[in-house]
Amino acid sequence: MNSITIALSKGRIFEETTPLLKAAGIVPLDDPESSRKLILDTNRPDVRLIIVRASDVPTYVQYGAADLGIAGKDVLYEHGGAGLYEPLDLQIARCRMMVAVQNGFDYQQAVTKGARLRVATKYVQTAREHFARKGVHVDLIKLYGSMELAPLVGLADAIVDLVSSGNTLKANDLVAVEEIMDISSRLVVNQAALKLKRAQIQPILDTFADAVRQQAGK
Ligand SMILES: Nc1ncnc2c1ncn2[C@@H]1O[C@H](COP(=O)(O)OP(=O)(O)OP(=O)(O)O)[C@@H](O)[C@H]1O
Ligand SMILES: O=P(O)(O)OC[C@H]1O[C@H](OP(=O)(O)OP(=O)(O)O)[C@H](O)[C@@H]1O
Repeated sequence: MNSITIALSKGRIFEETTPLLKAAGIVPLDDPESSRKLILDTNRPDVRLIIVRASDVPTYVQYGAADLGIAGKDVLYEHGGAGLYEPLDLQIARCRMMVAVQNGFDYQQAVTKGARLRVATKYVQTAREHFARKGVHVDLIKLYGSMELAPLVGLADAIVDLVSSGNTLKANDLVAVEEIMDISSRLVVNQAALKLKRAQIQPILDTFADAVRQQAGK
């Protein structure tokens, strides 16, 4: 039998995916939070999990190193989606992609007066398209984390980042001024794998879809 490889990231995606995997009869034999292993066997001899950085999930699936993966829409948008089939919104790890500025910064004036706005973000592609749509000229500064710091130390006028409870913005004297998009995690499938291993992949897709529907109905 062909083996199926599923790419996941540690942390919230793994936690929120565990019940979906369980519904599909897949239980990892190790916990990625405590194990240093990057390939986790499961109770099913034909299914294994690989643990990668959240932003690397689409790349593993695109090149067929994993058949399936779970990634945030934020990450998929930056990746571009080449080679990926995206059949299912899992409705997990929900948050919003927002523009935020330091409390007191007049964002509306800054974007209307036509000056260039300095924007720090990990999500360069998303930010570029958002401000292009608005016709606002921006200088984008690529960061890899802790975006909230950038306006506080004069690195940027605004940030583009994920917001869920709003606690991180609040703790750093920032306010959200614009929503760019709603974010949730998606199941992605390698397009060739779906054709070649459909008999094994389709039942997993179907059980995930059922589990999502059940969760939504609760
Ligand atoms: N505060 C949040 N609330 C809900 N979902 C979130 C939140 N922050 C991020 N997410 C979603 O969860 C995904 C994984 O986030 P996580 O923090 O585990 O990885 P990361 O640190 O963003 O990625 P990397 O390790 O590649 O830098 C994100 O891509 C996003 O879709
Ligand atoms: O609105 P809140 O509920 O405060 O969530 C927002 C925070 O969550 C994400 O960071 P995360 O917790 O993933 O930290 P990391 O990206 O630095 O790992 C995001 O980059 C924000 O900093």
